[in-house]
Amino acid sequence: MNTNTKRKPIVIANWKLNGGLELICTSVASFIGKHFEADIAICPPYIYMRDMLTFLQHSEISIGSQNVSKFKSGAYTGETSAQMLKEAGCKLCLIGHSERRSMFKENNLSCQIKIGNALNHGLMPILCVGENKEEHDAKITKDVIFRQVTECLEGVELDGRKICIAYEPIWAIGTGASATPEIAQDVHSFIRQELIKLYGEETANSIRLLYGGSVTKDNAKDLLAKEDVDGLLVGGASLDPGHFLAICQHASDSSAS
Ligand SMILES: O=C[C@H](O)COP(=O)(O)O
Repeated sequence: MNTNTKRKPIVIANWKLNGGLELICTSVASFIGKHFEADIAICPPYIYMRDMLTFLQHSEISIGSQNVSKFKSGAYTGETSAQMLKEAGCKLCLIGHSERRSMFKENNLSCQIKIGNALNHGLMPILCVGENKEEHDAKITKDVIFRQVTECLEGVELDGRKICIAYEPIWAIGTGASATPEIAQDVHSFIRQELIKLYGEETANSIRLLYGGSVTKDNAKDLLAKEDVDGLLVGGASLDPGHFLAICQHASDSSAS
């Protein structure tokens, strides 16, 4: 149970390069008319955003993007800017997901620029951090997280604007081997302490920390019960609307309890 502050739980679905009209229809049908004591967002592929925004306009579900350009405008083929996402109706954007870091050469500096772009256009950045299996086994998780958090946030002024950080151990993504709630809490608590150094207690305590990596309806409740686990970033399990709905319900219940 999250007892220390009034951080509202947040659950974000990251569809990655998955989905289609059938998933859109079943997801929309599952969520229309539902109320949660938690913020819920879906990050579909760009091509589906507008349709989903239209279908979900009378729901409580927000739409987010899986990425945002570090460029503002110009000759950057294939890019989508923060301003465009905002104009389209997006509320938030994932930044620095490990798949983008490993496959698309993103780094802490590009994340830092993207965070600035997102904040300046009224999008809530969800900064993703996490160590790989070798780093986990070598027990240097906190060194890795420290570097990612401090470099990505260097010079980033929040000025009351919202940001979230998602801890996603790479070894837990898509493997079925979720971090234990204890591991998640330990890393989240470390991130919180670093945020206190960067932004002071009041701001740091208002920043929501999400866990991601093989989240399911069966482990969501125990993860959310930890003090510094304020939300979940869900990949595979979000592709089953009934399953994702159950995870959202756990988050809602964790707020009420
Ligand atoms: O963004 C989501 C994460 O990569 C987690 O994916 P997963 O739930 O399939 O492990």
